[in-house]
Amino acid sequence: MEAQVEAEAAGLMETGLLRSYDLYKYLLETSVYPLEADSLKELRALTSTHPMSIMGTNPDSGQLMTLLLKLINARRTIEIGVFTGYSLLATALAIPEDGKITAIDPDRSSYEIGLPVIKKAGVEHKIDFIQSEALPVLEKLLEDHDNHGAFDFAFVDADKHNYVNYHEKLLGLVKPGGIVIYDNTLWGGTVVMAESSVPAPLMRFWKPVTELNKYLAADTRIQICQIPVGDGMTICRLL
Ligand SMILES: C[S@@+](CC[C@H](N)C(=O)[O-])C[C@H]1O[C@@H](n2cnc3c(N)ncnc32)[C@H](O)[C@@H]1O
Ligand SMILES: O=c1cc(-c2ccc(O)cc2)oc2c(O)c(O)ccc12
Repeated sequence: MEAQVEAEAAGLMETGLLRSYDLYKYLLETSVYPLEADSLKELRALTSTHPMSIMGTNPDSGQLMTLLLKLINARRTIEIGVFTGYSLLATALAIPEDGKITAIDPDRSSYEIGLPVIKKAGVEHKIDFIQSEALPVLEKLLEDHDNHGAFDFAFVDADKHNYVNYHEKLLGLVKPGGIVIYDNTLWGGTVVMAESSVPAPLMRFWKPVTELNKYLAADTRIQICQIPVGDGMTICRLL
């Protein structure tokens, strides 16, 4: 029974949030895979055998990130939650040669799986990987006044119970007009479920995600749009 619940939960996370898997497949095959950089395809293939491959950013989410990064001409960015580096590589490919990403994750071993692909793509020089929990790094960055409003973009895809804490720090680091994206804000579709119906494997972040959604919607310092791409992404534009 437990295995069945886990399989259902995995299903919720894997098929995207569209009406059918065929529709998601159509979207990927028509508009995403044909345009995805070879290095991103390679990194996705490399990650697919990882026991936690489900954590990797979906290619459609990566494509949206690329579009937004290009739209705002992002140069300095923050990435919280690197894993094997799909969203990191998508960001590195989208920003200019002299752009810089501060990428934070306590797990360096997963980053090292993707690193050869990042090096081969010729974008490693844009990445400052910091092996750490994100909160102390953000606090340290804020101690230097030069970092206030110095970043154009941030992507948050890590421990969901800290998203509100990250939000408060990122509001000091990202400039007005800059963008912060929170991933997994629909958390496998469970945000509409009663607590008692949430599959056990998704229970861990159900409360923090539903609370984050209310927090962001009530925050007058940002303009938001929550979209059903990937596992749900909330795009925040700083006012
Ligand atoms: C969903 S994965 C990130 C996926 C990644 N964005 C990608 O495109 O593949 C979540 C990552 O958050 C990291 N993480 C967990 N707690 C963290 C924390 N306190 N600060 C920063 N990263 C954290 C995990 O080690 C894991 O690599
Ligand atoms: O299944 C997961 C798990 C996570 C996760 C677990 C523990 C952490 O400290 C951070 C993240 O994140 C996920 C994720 O971002 C995703 O898109 C799908 C699945 C999972």
